[in-house]
Amino acid sequence: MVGLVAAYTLYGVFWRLHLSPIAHIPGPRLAALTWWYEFYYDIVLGGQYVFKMADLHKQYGPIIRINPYEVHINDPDFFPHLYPTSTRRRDRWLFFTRQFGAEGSGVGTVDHHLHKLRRAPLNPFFSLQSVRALQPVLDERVDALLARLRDDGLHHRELNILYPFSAFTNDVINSYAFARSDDLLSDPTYGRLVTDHLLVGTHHGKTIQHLPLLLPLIVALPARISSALIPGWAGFLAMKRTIAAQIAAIQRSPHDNLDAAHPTIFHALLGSPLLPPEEKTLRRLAHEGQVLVQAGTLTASWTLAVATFHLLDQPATLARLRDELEKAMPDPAGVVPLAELDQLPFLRAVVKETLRHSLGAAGRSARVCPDEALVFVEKGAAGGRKWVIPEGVAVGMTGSMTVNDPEIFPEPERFRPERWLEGTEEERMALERYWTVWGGGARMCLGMWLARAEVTLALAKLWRVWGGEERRRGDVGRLRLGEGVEARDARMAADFFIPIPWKGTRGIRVVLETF
Ligand code: HEM
Repeated sequence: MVGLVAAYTLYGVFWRLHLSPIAHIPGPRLAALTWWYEFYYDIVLGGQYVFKMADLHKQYGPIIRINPYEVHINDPDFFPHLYPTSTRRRDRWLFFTRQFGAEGSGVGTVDHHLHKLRRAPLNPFFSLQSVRALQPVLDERVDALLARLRDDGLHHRELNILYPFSAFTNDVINSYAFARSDDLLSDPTYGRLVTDHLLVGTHHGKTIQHLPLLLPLIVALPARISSALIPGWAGFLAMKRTIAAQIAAIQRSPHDNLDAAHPTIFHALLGSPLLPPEEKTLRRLAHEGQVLVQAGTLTASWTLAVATFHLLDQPATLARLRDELEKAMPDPAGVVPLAELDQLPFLRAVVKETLRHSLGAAGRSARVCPDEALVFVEKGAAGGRKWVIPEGVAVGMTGSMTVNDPEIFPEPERFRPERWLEGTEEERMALERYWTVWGGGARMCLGMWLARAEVTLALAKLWRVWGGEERRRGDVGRLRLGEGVEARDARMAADFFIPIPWKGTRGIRVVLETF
């Protein structure tokens, strides 16, 4: 028996190092041999493999093998080949999707065709046109946010600004998905626990990814025990239950008699002729709901917090933005259509530069091409070396590496919205092409237009009436960074699917002072 196990193990070692279809791809032998290499960086050190991979690329070149079964490419020009906009088949990889613990959701779906089926009825809700039509809902929530900030400013309160922004984005996505929200903007803590519970969920993603038996085990335990074992788990479970209950309530309501000011996602999914009955089960839709709430809350709020940091840290940049807003919004209380705000050059540049810094997904996103081999041609001194990646192999790229590439974005660590306005038209278009923060192809961010609208509208309305160091006529108050807040509080230091700042951070704290 022992002999058999030893022989099997030896064969496994030999297979991974010499017979595997990606045995020819460079990289550390240990990573090719065992999952524990990645496990060490991502689980033991906490979301650090993405940084280690950047180092490995410096050592081994633009194509590397990062674990026994996966290849990673760091060449921005390969992006459209891996994530084509055409109908070419690209599956996700089970190892990647496991982290969501939501295999019924679009993002958790491996198969290309099933994903297409699941995403099709969602697409119309997130188109540019639909999002612009949603402006009254967004305007109402931004106004509620500003009213709350004004109240808090009366007491010169210091706030971790992520929470007010998360309350805003959570209210919006809930209202869009379920035609109701918890009105976190009215909660004294801005629904702090809701954001914290969502963060707990994403922090467990990597562990679930590496230890797939863990999640079913935890779910099988009585909630009392699992909640005692895992900090924050009780809240995360409660959030999942609430989402499922909301969908169940919609299931019970007649689809043709909606008492909603705008059509909602789950009413439409349940009524969709595109989806067969097995796609409308409560379990599947609850997974979709969980992902929408998580993605819809934590991403855009982090982006808004990062923008706040940089604008307060760079008064000249803030002044230039406020000059533009003052002209475009002569009446601060008036409604300016999103289509107009989107055309303001400096505001656009601030939004793009912020997203380049804030990102939405921190790590790699693998694709499997089951019916075609990928060919990657290496540039540079080695000149034209061709690498063939056989069909069925997982291959990933990482958006954060592209938007931090100094050849494309010089001094990438600097917050410089001006970079989006400089140079020739061709150079500006190149920057756009490499602005890979939304992913690409059929799995590109579903919420891109919603997130852009939320960020654009909130920044415009906030900075039209709140100042930093400089006070203008009509300002309602001033913001300043809290004691000790520094650049690393607004910078990704770990990949837990979403970017997470350094461990010791106390958040992007801001002191509000209402006049
Ligand atoms: C700052 C804002 C955001 C950024 C930068 C961002 C970024 C991304 C990226 C890079 C992906 C692709 C991941 C991959 O290829 O594996 C993605 C997927 C996704 N995002 Fe976003 N996101 C943002 C906001 C939102 C919002 C507000 C929603 C709300 C609905 C959302 C919903 C989704 C969904 C559902 C997917 C999965 C799409 C699919 O697989 O079909 N995102 N996002």
